[in-house]
Amino acid sequence: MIRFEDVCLSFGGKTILDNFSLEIEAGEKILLNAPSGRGKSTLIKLLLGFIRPQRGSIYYKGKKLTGESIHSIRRDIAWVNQDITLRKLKVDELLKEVGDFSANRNINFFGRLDELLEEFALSREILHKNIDKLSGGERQRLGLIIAILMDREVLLLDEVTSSLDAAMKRKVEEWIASTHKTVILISHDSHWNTDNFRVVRW
Ligand SMILES: Nc1ncnc2c1ncn2[C@@H]1O[C@H](COP(=O)(O)OP(=O)(O)OP(=O)(O)O)[C@@H](O)[C@H]1O
Repeated sequence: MIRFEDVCLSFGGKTILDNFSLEIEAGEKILLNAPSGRGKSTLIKLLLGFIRPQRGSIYYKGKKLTGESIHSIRRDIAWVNQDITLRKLKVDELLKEVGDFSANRNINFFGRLDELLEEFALSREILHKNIDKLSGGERQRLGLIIAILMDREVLLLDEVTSSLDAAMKRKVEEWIASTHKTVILISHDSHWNTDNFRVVRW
């Protein structure tokens, strides 16, 4: 479904990815495991087309990622990164904004909101809070909930559990293990049960 083929990338003369290849099947759960600075987040940005490889190619469902194809590819992907927006919006305003994206208008974006708030132990009161007033763990859970509501085929989760307690980390892992979606996870947490993931190291 996703294929990195001999990808080379360097920043300012420093090689970050050197002939990096990886093939990911639909529905796979991938845990990217490399020391800090090795290019894990960069890999995700390449897949989203935010940066381009100097050499090599990236394919999504057999289609080469180009300036033209990237827009349709992005519509299949939900991305949760380390710094979910710090804009001074209330949570319900943010949800409305995301629900209004054209790519989200044909799904019942709010249909599962209550169920997911309950599953990830957030009270409905959070909807009236400003995003910048949320705790780190609340923000991570909110980011994950938004990604789930978007109902895309691929989830890119970059450090979404670092501020969560052990029970909630398990809950997130259970959700990932049970979904049919393709998930690429970056995490420095050590709690992951590697039976649930294909660990990619470099
Ligand atoms: N746009 C950029 N311009 C220059 N250097 C960059 C750019 N993006 C990333 N880098 C550098 O590339 C390297 C890889 O960064 P990246 O964020 O992908 O690492 P990572 O493996 O995700 O690290 P961490 O685990 O610490 O989050 C780092 O040295 C970073 O400073």
